[in-house]
Amino acid sequence: MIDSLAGLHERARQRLDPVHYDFFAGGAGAEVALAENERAFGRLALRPRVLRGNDIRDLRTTLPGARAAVPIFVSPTAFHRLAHPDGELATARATAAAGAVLISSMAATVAIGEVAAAARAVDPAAAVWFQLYLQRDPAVTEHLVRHAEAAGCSALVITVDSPVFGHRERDQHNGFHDLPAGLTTANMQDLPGGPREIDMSAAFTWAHLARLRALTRLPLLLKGILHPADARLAVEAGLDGIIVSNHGGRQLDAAPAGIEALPPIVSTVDGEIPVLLDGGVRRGSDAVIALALGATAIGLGRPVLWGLAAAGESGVRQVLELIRAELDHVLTLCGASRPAELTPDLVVPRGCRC
Ligand SMILES: Cc1cc2nc3c(=O)[nH]c(=O)nc-3n(C[C@H](O)[C@H](O)[C@H](O)COP(=O)(O)O)c2cc1C
Ligand SMILES: CC(C)CC(=O)C(=O)O
Repeated sequence: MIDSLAGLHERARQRLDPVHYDFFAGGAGAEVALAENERAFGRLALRPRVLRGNDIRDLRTTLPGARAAVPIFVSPTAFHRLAHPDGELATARATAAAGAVLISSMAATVAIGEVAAAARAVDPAAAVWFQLYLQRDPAVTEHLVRHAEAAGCSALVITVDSPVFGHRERDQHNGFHDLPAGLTTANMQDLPGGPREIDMSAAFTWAHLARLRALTRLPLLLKGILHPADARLAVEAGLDGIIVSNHGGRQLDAAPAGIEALPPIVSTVDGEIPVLLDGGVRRGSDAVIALALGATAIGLGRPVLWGLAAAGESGVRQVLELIRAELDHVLTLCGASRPAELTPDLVVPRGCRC
């Protein structure tokens, strides 16, 4: 029996320590950006086409370093062992089984080598990407890159929306600063000079990214792009993709919803590199709206954490299957047989005369 996403979320809320629930659920400041990610989808409608002969459908999607069965990726989120003892291993197995792309966070509680091996044990072709924040000490950044390469990751995702950490008022109120005893940020343990803290910095520029580009042959994607001018700079810097995201409303609370930022970015990038999107995707219709507005794939952050906390690997499988099945259903209702057939004319503002 597959639960609804709302059912899994409720079960997760009941199972989690309330402080940890708040860490997963919360956003920055007044949580406007967090709420807007979901609300913005509600302001859009799908205007379907009919009689398109789309009884056979194909959701396969090509991404940098990945041939995915579905246009879905698991967004990088920290600390999966706070949600379930199997942590990132469960997430990796479920994501590989779904044929989706896993972006494993540098703030994972299982090291990237073990995460990637767990995914490959389910499907030898499973795509695992490694997410990192550039570290002030370039030796640490380089080590993280080498660990990801050695693990067999097929792309790197550099998160660029966090020159400083967002103000998470729930965490401040709850006094949540550190992982409980027994859990570590596993990728940060085996580093030059010993274990390190994740170190965010506002000092980075496009020049640092060029240095990273020279350091590895892996495809590089930037995560946390909201301005079309930055999307253009990413294309010019030779990036292999961008992820439009406001970090699930956890960084700049005044940021637009990802789905609102997407159209001008898609038009600036003009098909030169894939544009991915995350933030507030909770239903197949949200995914179809994003794909129609030009996203190549959509990411799920909290829904995966709710599945994991509710029922471990099986819960994550349920979340990914729910979204896949709904995506296929809505695609059919819109008259499309492939994500690439979804076009922007299918999306209209709610309340308009269309
Ligand atoms: C608990 C939590 C931890 C996160 N950790 C990271 C992280 O380590 N790196 C990162 O780039 N983004 C991180 N994010 C942001 C997600 O990758 C993603 O952008 C966001 O969750 C998408 O929105 P959604 O939760 O509405 O699906 C985190 C989000 C949450 C909720
Ligand atoms: C603990 C952080 C590195 C991850 C996080 O909470 C975030 O990026 O939102």
